Amino acid sequence: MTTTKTATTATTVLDASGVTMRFGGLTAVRGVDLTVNAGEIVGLIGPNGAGKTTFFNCLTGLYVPTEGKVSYKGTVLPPKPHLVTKAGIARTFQNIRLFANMTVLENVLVGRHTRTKEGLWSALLRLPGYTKAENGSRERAMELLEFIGLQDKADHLARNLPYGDQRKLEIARALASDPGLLLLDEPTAGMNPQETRVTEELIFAIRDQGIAVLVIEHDMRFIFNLCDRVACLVQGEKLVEGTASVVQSDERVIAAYLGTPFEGAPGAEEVAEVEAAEAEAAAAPEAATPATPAEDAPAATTAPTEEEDNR
Ligand SMILES: Nc1ncnc2c1ncn2[C@@H]1O[C@H](COP(=O)(O)OP(=O)(O)OP(=O)(O)O)[C@@H](O)[C@H]1O
Repeated sequence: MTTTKTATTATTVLDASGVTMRFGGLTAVRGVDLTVNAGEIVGLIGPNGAGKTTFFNCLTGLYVPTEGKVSYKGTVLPPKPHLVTKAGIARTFQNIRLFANMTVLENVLVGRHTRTKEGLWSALLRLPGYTKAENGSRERAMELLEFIGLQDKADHLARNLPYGDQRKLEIARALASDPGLLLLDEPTAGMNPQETRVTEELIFAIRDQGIAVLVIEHDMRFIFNLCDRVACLVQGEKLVEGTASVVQSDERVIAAYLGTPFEGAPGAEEVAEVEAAEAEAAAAPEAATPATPAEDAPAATTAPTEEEDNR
């Protein structure tokens, strides 16, 4: 596997513009624009609850965005997951979603159902038509297992695989739909450093096969090493986007991760209002009850200044 980064081209694979997703009164994603070009690995980072997975769900048709549009290779996507997969976008989920009692090979074959005439149920129930179609897909599935290094475990039940292999199998299943864009939601969650390194190599190899990648991850070392471009979401809004060095040195990104408010941060106005109200409430009883001066402190002779009042 090669780990060199290729130059990005101007061919846009994914174009999300003005994507907003509201759940009742909560705006989980607000006006997010993001593109992924052919040959690119793009990272999506942000603190917990920033809206990353919700944004992914808007891209893959699981959610219909309240506003905005999502195009793949110039065509607006229908908000239906199977049609999005058919169009060329595949994804993995934050939590492993394998068919535990099916074999490794069968799991990959299920991933090919959008590329065969037979449907998902036919694949899951192994109906005769699917078995026939399966013969054509088996070769491709074995190729994919070889690609991720699980060819020797093709007949193992998915549930018996070690954790790292289960994660790899999910990626192989996603690749089985022959995508042009792969979305990975926290692919290294729960992995040890060795497994994380293997996943990194695997993603580079996927990119080298001509598949663009958009990846959500909390492991910053992994993301900054892997990605050509990184976008940071904070409270549903895209705060900054750029190369790894631009994003990792951005003080607003650091502050967002540390939970430190900063000027112009999404939601900062609301936070400031709440803090001011809390300060006012805390100051009120003090104003009513005269403070007991420290024994050696001089008695207050002047009214508090405006500055002191505002503290
Ligand atoms: N189906 C839903 N209904 C209501 N609120 C939701 C729904 N899905 C997500 N949210 C809310 O939207 C916000 C963004 O959540 P989301 O899971 O997208 O964040 P995230 O950045 O992926 O977080 P994490 O890194 O913890 O996975 C959160 O406040 C979450 O509670």
